[in-house]
Amino acid sequence: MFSKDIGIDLGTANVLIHVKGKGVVLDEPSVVAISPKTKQVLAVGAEAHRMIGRAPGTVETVRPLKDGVIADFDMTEKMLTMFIDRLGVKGFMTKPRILICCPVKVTAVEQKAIQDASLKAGARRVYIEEEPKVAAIGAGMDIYQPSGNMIIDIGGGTTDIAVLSMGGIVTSESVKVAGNTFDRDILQFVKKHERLLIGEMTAELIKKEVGTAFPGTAEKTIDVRGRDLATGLPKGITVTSAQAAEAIRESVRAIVLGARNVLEQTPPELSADIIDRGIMLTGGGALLDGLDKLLTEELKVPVYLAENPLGCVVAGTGIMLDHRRANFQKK
Ligand SMILES: Nc1ncnc2c1ncn2[C@@H]1O[C@H](COP(=O)(O)OP(=O)(O)OP(=O)(O)O)[C@@H](O)[C@H]1O
Repeated sequence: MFSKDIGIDLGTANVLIHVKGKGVVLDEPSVVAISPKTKQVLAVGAEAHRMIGRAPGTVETVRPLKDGVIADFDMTEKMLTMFIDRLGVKGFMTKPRILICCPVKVTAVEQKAIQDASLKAGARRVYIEEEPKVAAIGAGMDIYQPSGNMIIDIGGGTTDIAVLSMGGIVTSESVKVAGNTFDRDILQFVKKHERLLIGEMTAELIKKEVGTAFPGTAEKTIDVRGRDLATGLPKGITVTSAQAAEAIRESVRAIVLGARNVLEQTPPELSADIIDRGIMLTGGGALLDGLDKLLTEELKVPVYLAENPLGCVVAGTGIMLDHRRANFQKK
Protein backbone atom coordinates (compact mmCIF):
# COMPACT_ATOMS: atom_id res chain seq x y z
CA MET A 1 0.00 0.00 0.00
CA PHE A 2 1.41 3.43 -0.96
CA SER A 3 2.35 5.73 1.88
CA LYS A 4 4.62 8.78 2.21
CA ASP A 5 7.85 8.98 4.19
CA ILE A 6 8.23 12.21 6.10
CA GLY A 7 11.13 13.82 7.95
CA ILE A 8 10.46 16.02 10.97
CA ASP A 9 12.67 18.55 12.75
CA LEU A 10 10.72 18.68 16.02
CA GLY A 11 12.38 21.67 17.64
CA THR A 12 11.92 23.72 20.79
CA ALA A 13 11.29 26.80 18.64
CA ASN A 14 10.15 25.47 15.25
CA VAL A 15 8.74 22.37 13.58
CA LEU A 16 9.77 21.73 9.96
CA ILE A 17 8.47 18.84 7.88
CA HIS A 18 9.90 17.33 4.69
CA VAL A 19 7.69 15.06 2.58
CA LYS A 20 9.59 12.65 0.36
CA GLY A 21 9.35 13.81 -3.23
CA LYS A 22 7.90 17.21 -2.29
CA GLY A 23 10.55 18.89 -0.13
CA VAL A 24 9.88 21.10 2.91
CA VAL A 25 6.12 21.52 3.15
CA LEU A 26 5.71 22.90 6.67
CA ASP A 27 7.70 25.42 8.72
CA GLU A 28 5.86 26.64 11.82
CA PRO A 29 6.70 27.74 15.39
CA SER A 30 6.29 24.98 18.04
CA VAL A 31 3.44 26.71 19.84
CA VAL A 32 -0.05 25.56 20.81
CA ALA A 33 -2.87 27.87 21.96
CA ILE A 34 -5.36 26.20 24.29
CA SER A 35 -8.35 27.02 26.39
CA PRO A 36 -7.00 26.77 29.99
CA LYS A 37 -10.41 25.56 31.22
CA THR A 38 -11.16 22.77 28.76
CA LYS A 39 -7.60 22.16 27.42
CA GLN A 40 -9.10 22.25 23.94
CA VAL A 41 -6.60 23.26 21.24
CA LEU A 42 -7.57 26.59 19.66
CA ALA A 43 -4.61 27.08 17.31
CA VAL A 44 -1.17 25.67 16.51
CA GLY A 45 1.97 26.98 14.82
CA ALA A 46 2.13 30.50 13.40
CA GLU A 47 -1.44 31.32 14.44
CA ALA A 48 -0.73 30.34 18.07
CA HIS A 49 2.65 32.14 17.97
CA ARG A 50 0.94 35.44 17.12
CA MET A 51 -1.04 35.12 20.37
CA ILE A 52 2.03 34.87 22.68
CA GLY A 53 1.86 37.66 25.27
CA ARG A 54 -1.26 39.11 23.65
CA ALA A 55 -3.95 36.56 24.54
CA PRO A 56 -6.85 37.18 26.96
CA GLY A 57 -7.36 34.97 30.05
CA THR A 58 -9.45 32.55 28.01
CA VAL A 59 -6.44 31.58 25.85
CA GLU A 60 -3.14 30.11 27.04
CA THR A 61 -0.12 29.68 24.76
CA VAL A 62 2.11 26.66 25.43
CA ARG A 63 5.49 25.61 24.06
CA PRO A 64 5.26 21.81 24.34
CA LEU A 65 9.02 21.28 23.94
CA LYS A 66 11.72 22.53 26.26
CA ASP A 67 15.48 22.16 25.83
CA GLY A 68 14.91 20.07 22.69
CA VAL A 69 12.83 17.44 24.46
CA ILE A 70 9.14 16.94 25.14
CA ALA A 71 7.98 18.88 28.19
CA ASP A 72 4.24 18.38 27.62
CA PHE A 73 3.46 15.04 25.97
CA ASP A 74 -0.24 15.64 25.25
CA MET A 75 0.37 19.02 23.65
CA THR A 76 3.28 17.71 21.54
CA GLU A 77 1.13 14.88 20.27
CA LYS A 78 -1.79 17.23 19.49
CA MET A 79 0.51 19.70 17.72
CA LEU A 80 2.17 16.94 15.65
CA THR A 81 -1.20 15.39 14.77
CA MET A 82 -2.56 18.73 13.53
CA PHE A 83 0.58 19.44 11.48
CA ILE A 84 0.62 15.94 9.92
CA ASP A 85 -3.12 16.07 9.19
CA ARG A 86 -2.56 19.29 7.24
CA LEU A 87 -0.13 17.53 4.88
CA GLY A 88 -2.71 15.07 3.59
CA VAL A 89 -0.18 12.21 3.69
CA LYS A 90 -2.38 9.88 5.72
CA GLY A 91 -4.33 7.86 3.17
CA PHE A 92 -7.15 5.38 3.66
CA MET A 93 -5.55 2.58 5.71
CA THR A 94 -2.07 4.05 5.19
CA LYS A 95 0.14 5.92 7.58
CA PRO A 96 3.48 7.66 6.94
CA ARG A 97 6.87 6.43 8.14
CA ILE A 98 8.51 9.20 10.09
CA LEU A 99 12.18 10.08 10.49
CA ILE A 100 12.44 12.42 13.45
CA CYS A 101 15.43 14.01 15.18
CA CYS A 102 16.41 14.37 18.82
CA PRO A 103 19.33 16.11 20.54
CA VAL A 104 22.40 14.02 21.45
CA LYS A 105 22.52 12.76 25.03
CA VAL A 106 18.74 12.50 25.48
CA THR A 107 17.66 9.77 27.88
CA ALA A 108 15.95 6.58 26.72
CA VAL A 109 12.75 7.86 28.34
CA GLU A 110 12.95 11.13 26.39
CA GLN A 111 13.57 9.22 23.13
CA LYS A 112 10.61 6.98 23.85
CA ALA A 113 8.41 10.06 24.43
CA ILE A 114 9.36 11.40 20.96
CA GLN A 115 8.65 7.99 19.42
CA ASP A 116 5.30 7.59 21.22
CA ALA A 117 4.16 11.11 20.32
CA SER A 118 4.96 10.40 16.64
CA LEU A 119 3.10 7.08 16.72
CA LYS A 120 0.07 8.67 18.39
CA ALA A 121 0.19 11.48 15.80
CA GLY A 122 -0.32 8.85 13.09
CA ALA A 123 3.04 7.33 12.14
CA ARG A 124 3.26 3.74 10.92
CA ARG A 125 6.91 3.48 11.95
CA VAL A 126 9.25 5.95 13.61
CA TYR A 127 13.02 6.25 13.10
CA ILE A 128 14.94 8.49 15.45
CA GLU A 129 18.23 10.09 14.42
CA GLU A 130 20.60 12.33 16.36
CA GLU A 131 20.18 15.97 15.42
CA PRO A 132 23.83 16.98 14.79
CA LYS A 133 24.29 14.05 12.42
CA VAL A 134 21.22 15.03 10.41
CA ALA A 135 22.16 18.73 10.54
CA ALA A 136 25.65 17.91 9.22
CA ILE A 137 24.19 15.99 6.30
CA GLY A 138 21.75 18.85 5.63
CA ALA A 139 24.65 21.33 5.68
CA GLY A 140 26.36 19.35 2.93
CA MET A 141 29.08 17.64 5.00
CA ASP A 142 30.24 14.20 3.90
CA ILE A 143 30.18 12.46 7.28
CA TYR A 144 30.53 8.93 5.90
CA GLN A 145 34.27 9.16 5.10
CA PRO A 146 36.88 8.16 7.72
CA SER A 147 37.71 11.78 8.54
CA GLY A 148 36.68 14.28 11.19
CA ASN A 149 33.78 16.72 10.71
CA MET A 150 32.70 19.03 13.50
CA ILE A 151 29.31 20.65 13.81
CA ILE A 152 27.78 23.07 16.32
CA ASP A 153 23.98 23.06 16.01
CA ILE A 154 22.47 25.94 18.01
CA GLY A 155 18.70 25.61 18.18
CA GLY A 156 16.16 27.31 20.42
CA GLY A 157 16.63 25.13 23.50
CA THR A 158 19.84 23.15 23.03
CA THR A 159 23.24 23.45 21.44
CA ASP A 160 24.44 20.11 20.12
CA ILE A 161 28.15 19.89 19.44
CA ALA A 162 29.56 16.80 17.74
CA VAL A 163 32.55 15.38 15.90
CA LEU A 164 31.47 12.86 13.27
CA SER A 165 33.40 10.29 11.27
CA MET A 166 32.30 7.27 9.20
CA GLY A 167 28.65 8.14 9.72
CA GLY A 168 28.81 8.07 13.51
CA ILE A 169 29.28 10.47 16.40
CA VAL A 170 32.78 10.21 17.90
CA THR A 171 32.53 12.86 20.62
CA SER A 172 29.63 15.10 21.51
CA GLU A 173 28.11 17.41 24.03
CA SER A 174 24.64 18.86 24.48
CA VAL A 175 24.45 22.22 26.24
CA LYS A 176 21.07 23.51 27.42
CA VAL A 177 21.92 27.02 26.26
CA ALA A 178 20.77 28.25 22.84
CA GLY A 179 18.71 30.90 21.03
CA ASN A 180 15.88 31.04 23.57
CA THR A 181 18.39 31.42 26.42
CA PHE A 182 19.67 34.60 24.75
CA ASP A 183 16.07 35.94 24.71
CA ARG A 184 15.65 35.22 28.43
CA ASP A 185 19.02 36.85 29.19
CA ILE A 186 17.97 40.02 27.34
CA LEU A 187 14.59 40.09 29.09
CA GLN A 188 16.29 39.84 32.51
CA PHE A 189 18.94 42.43 31.60
CA VAL A 190 16.36 45.02 30.53
CA LYS A 191 14.32 44.30 33.68
CA LYS A 192 17.33 44.73 35.96
CA HIS A 193 19.13 47.64 34.30
CA GLU A 194 16.26 49.59 32.74
CA ARG A 195 13.51 48.63 35.22
CA LEU A 196 11.35 47.74 32.20
CA LEU A 197 9.34 44.57 31.71
CA ILE A 198 9.40 43.46 28.07
CA GLY A 199 7.76 40.45 26.40
CA GLU A 200 9.45 37.33 25.05
CA MET A 201 8.87 38.44 21.45
CA THR A 202 10.43 41.87 22.09
CA ALA A 203 13.48 40.21 23.66
CA GLU A 204 13.85 38.00 20.58
CA LEU A 205 13.56 41.06 18.33
CA ILE A 206 16.35 42.83 20.27
CA LYS A 207 18.54 39.74 19.85
CA LYS A 208 17.91 39.51 16.12
CA GLU A 209 18.27 43.23 15.40
CA VAL A 210 21.13 44.36 17.65
CA GLY A 211 22.35 41.25 19.53
CA THR A 212 25.95 40.26 18.92
CA ALA A 213 28.48 37.75 20.22
CA PHE A 214 31.35 39.94 19.01
CA PRO A 215 30.75 43.47 20.29
CA GLY A 216 32.73 46.46 19.16
CA THR A 217 32.27 46.28 15.41
CA ALA A 218 29.06 48.04 14.36
CA GLU A 219 27.06 49.64 17.18
CA LYS A 220 23.34 49.35 16.43
CA THR A 221 20.32 50.47 18.43
CA ILE A 222 16.67 49.49 18.64
CA ASP A 223 13.68 51.26 20.22
CA VAL A 224 11.42 48.94 22.21
CA ARG A 225 8.44 49.29 24.52
CA GLY A 226 7.34 47.56 27.68
CA ARG A 227 5.91 48.19 31.16
CA ASP A 228 7.78 50.47 33.54
CA LEU A 229 8.32 48.49 36.75
CA ALA A 230 8.20 51.65 38.90
CA THR A 231 5.05 53.28 37.51
CA GLY A 232 3.31 50.30 35.91
CA LEU A 233 2.80 52.43 32.80
CA PRO A 234 3.94 51.78 29.20
CA LYS A 235 7.41 53.14 28.43
CA GLY A 236 9.86 53.10 25.51
CA ILE A 237 13.65 52.73 25.70
CA THR A 238 16.58 52.38 23.29
CA VAL A 239 18.70 49.22 23.57
CA THR A 240 22.22 49.17 22.12
CA SER A 241 24.33 46.32 20.70
CA ALA A 242 26.74 46.74 23.63
CA GLN A 243 23.90 46.18 26.13
CA ALA A 244 22.56 43.16 24.24
CA ALA A 245 26.07 41.71 24.01
CA GLU A 246 26.57 42.14 27.76
CA ALA A 247 23.21 40.47 28.46
CA ILE A 248 24.07 37.30 26.54
CA ARG A 249 27.81 37.14 27.30
CA GLU A 250 27.64 34.30 29.86
CA SER A 251 25.42 32.14 27.65
CA VAL A 252 27.69 32.65 24.64
CA ARG A 253 30.59 31.63 26.90
CA ALA A 254 28.81 28.37 27.79
CA ILE A 255 28.63 27.47 24.07
CA VAL A 256 32.32 28.28 23.57
CA LEU A 257 33.21 26.08 26.58
CA GLY A 258 31.06 23.23 25.26
CA ALA A 259 32.86 23.37 21.91
CA ARG A 260 36.25 23.44 23.67
CA ASN A 261 35.33 20.35 25.71
CA VAL A 262 34.39 18.43 22.58
CA LEU A 263 37.63 19.45 20.85
CA GLU A 264 39.63 18.37 23.91
CA GLN A 265 38.05 14.90 23.78
CA THR A 266 38.60 14.48 20.03
CA PRO A 267 41.21 11.94 18.87
CA PRO A 268 44.24 13.76 17.36
CA GLU A 269 43.83 12.43 13.79
CA LEU A 270 40.30 13.79 13.68
CA SER A 271 41.44 17.11 15.23
CA ALA A 272 43.83 17.51 12.32
CA ASP A 273 40.95 17.03 9.85
CA ILE A 274 38.86 19.61 11.72
CA ILE A 275 41.68 22.19 11.50
CA ASP A 276 41.74 21.64 7.72
CA ARG A 277 37.99 21.68 7.16
CA GLY A 278 36.80 24.04 9.87
CA ILE A 279 33.67 23.76 11.99
CA MET A 280 30.12 24.10 10.61
CA LEU A 281 27.56 26.23 12.49
CA THR A 282 23.88 25.30 12.00
CA GLY A 283 20.52 26.01 13.70
CA GLY A 284 18.68 29.32 14.04
CA GLY A 285 20.70 30.33 17.12
CA ALA A 286 23.82 30.32 14.92
CA LEU A 287 22.42 33.40 13.14
CA LEU A 288 23.39 35.51 16.14
CA ASP A 289 25.66 38.23 14.78
CA GLY A 290 29.39 37.63 15.26
CA LEU A 291 29.11 34.11 16.67
CA ASP A 292 31.15 32.54 13.84
CA LYS A 293 33.82 35.22 14.32
CA LEU A 294 33.97 34.74 18.10
CA LEU A 295 34.15 30.94 17.84
CA THR A 296 36.89 31.18 15.19
CA GLU A 297 38.90 33.40 17.54
CA GLU A 298 38.30 31.30 20.68
CA LEU A 299 38.76 27.83 19.15
CA LYS A 300 41.61 28.73 16.77
CA VAL A 301 39.80 26.81 14.01
CA PRO A 302 37.85 28.40 11.14
CA VAL A 303 34.11 28.36 11.87
CA TYR A 304 31.62 28.69 9.01
CA LEU A 305 27.93 29.50 9.08
CA ALA A 306 25.85 27.05 7.02
CA GLU A 307 24.01 28.46 4.00
CA ASN A 308 20.55 28.01 5.53
CA PRO A 309 21.16 27.40 9.26
CA LEU A 310 17.44 27.10 10.13
CA GLY A 311 16.81 24.50 7.43
CA CYS A 312 19.80 22.13 7.85
CA VAL A 313 18.08 19.51 10.04
CA VAL A 314 14.98 19.21 7.88
CA ALA A 315 17.11 19.21 4.71
CA GLY A 316 19.15 16.41 6.29
CA THR A 317 16.01 14.35 6.96
CA GLY A 318 15.10 14.80 3.28
CA ILE A 319 18.51 13.59 2.09
CA MET A 320 18.35 10.63 4.48
CA LEU A 321 14.85 9.70 3.29
CA ASP A 322 15.97 9.90 -0.34
CA HIS A 323 19.25 8.03 -0.06
CA ARG A 324 19.18 5.96 3.06
CA ARG A 325 15.97 4.01 2.69
CA ALA A 326 17.88 0.74 2.74
CA ASN A 327 19.48 1.77 6.02
CA PHE A 328 16.12 2.30 7.71
CA GLN A 329 14.95 -1.08 6.55
CA LYS A 330 17.93 -2.74 8.23
CA LYS A 331 16.98 -1.31 11.64
N1 LIG B 1 18.49 36.24 12.68
C1 LIG B 1 18.58 35.59 13.86
N2 LIG B 1 19.50 36.01 14.78
C2 LIG B 1 19.60 35.37 15.96
N3 LIG B 1 18.84 34.31 16.33
C3 LIG B 1 17.91 33.87 15.44
C4 LIG B 1 17.74 34.48 14.16
N4 LIG B 1 16.75 33.81 13.51
C5 LIG B 1 16.32 32.83 14.33
N5 LIG B 1 17.01 32.86 15.50
C6 LIG B 1 16.81 32.01 16.68
O1 LIG B 1 16.92 30.64 16.32
C7 LIG B 1 16.23 29.86 17.33
C8 LIG B 1 15.45 28.76 16.67
O2 LIG B 1 16.31 27.95 15.91
P1 LIG B 1 15.87 26.51 15.39
O3 LIG B 1 14.58 26.60 14.67
O4 LIG B 1 17.05 25.94 14.68
O5 LIG B 1 15.65 25.78 16.80
P2 LIG B 1 14.87 24.44 17.13
O6 LIG B 1 15.32 23.37 16.17
O7 LIG B 1 13.41 24.69 17.20
O8 LIG B 1 15.42 24.15 18.61
P3 LIG B 1 16.11 22.86 19.30
O9 LIG B 1 17.01 22.25 18.25
O10 LIG B 1 16.85 23.42 20.46
O11 LIG B 1 14.97 22.02 19.71
C9 LIG B 1 15.34 30.82 18.10
O12 LIG B 1 15.89 31.05 19.39
C10 LIG B 1 15.40 32.10 17.25
O13 LIG B 1 15.23 33.28 18.01
